[in-house]
Amino acid sequence: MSSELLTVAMPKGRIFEEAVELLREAGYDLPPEFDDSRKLIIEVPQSGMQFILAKPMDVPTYVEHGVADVGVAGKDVMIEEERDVYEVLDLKISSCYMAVAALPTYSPGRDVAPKVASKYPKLTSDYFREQGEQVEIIKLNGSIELAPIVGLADRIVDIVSTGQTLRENGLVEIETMMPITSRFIVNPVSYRTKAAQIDDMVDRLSVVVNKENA
Ligand SMILES: Nc1ncnc2c1ncn2[C@@H]1O[C@H](COP(=O)(O)OP(=O)(O)OP(=O)(O)O)[C@@H](O)[C@H]1O
Ligand SMILES: O=P(O)(O)OC[C@H]1O[C@H](OP(=O)(O)OP(=O)(O)O)[C@H](O)[C@@H]1O
Repeated sequence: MSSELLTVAMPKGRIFEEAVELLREAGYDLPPEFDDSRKLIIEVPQSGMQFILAKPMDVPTYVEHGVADVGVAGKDVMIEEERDVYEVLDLKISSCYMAVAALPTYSPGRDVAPKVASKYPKLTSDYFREQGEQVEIIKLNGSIELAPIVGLADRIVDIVSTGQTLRENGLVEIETMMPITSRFIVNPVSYRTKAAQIDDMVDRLSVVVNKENA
């Protein structure tokens, strides 16, 4: 990666569009490739930046290793990945929450070794340890709501936004765990070596975030 350009790791998928909109509102002139392209690296030399487009769960890894100076990652990913990066700003986009859900017939304490399915094994394990409950965690990579229906697990830990996925699959939320939004994250070394560029970016994004959430 070129060291003169500020490298920004962006999550592909549902956060991407909102993050691009936020950056444009903050005055970054992002080219049309951001709207319709399969490119994984997009340079924006007039802003002194280049963007790398990664899987959402991988963004903190790129930033921790310094191949990206800054990035955008969901709080869910930050908790799960526990990477050595600074979380400097809540961008307040892609808002959702983490919850425990189950079939309406679920009753607590029925099972000696209750199974919980999730895409977030660490977050799930920490949560149940704090609750003093021993559970077996079954790691899945998606379609988590399927697990209780087919009998793979009694409960799930997953993201809820509109609640449509739970509703349409006949599940009910049994505990709300934590709110989730996307965060602006920074590599600790880059924060020193590219302080001016990063501070400027944080300031510009803060103005937009504060205006939109006033
Ligand atoms: N239903 C939702 N509403 C709002 N934000 C969400 C929702 N689901 C996930 N998110 C946020 O978006 C991020 C994940 O985005 P996305 O669903 O596009 O990717 P993914 O499921 O991790 O990747 P993939 O589906 O390609 O494996 C999460 O880290 C979370 O912060
Ligand atoms: O409350 P809702 O608005 O229905 O959103 C919640 C759903 O969105 C996410 O799934 P995603 O679409 O990312 O699918 P996946 O879990 O299979 O990756 C999440 O894992 C839930 O399943």
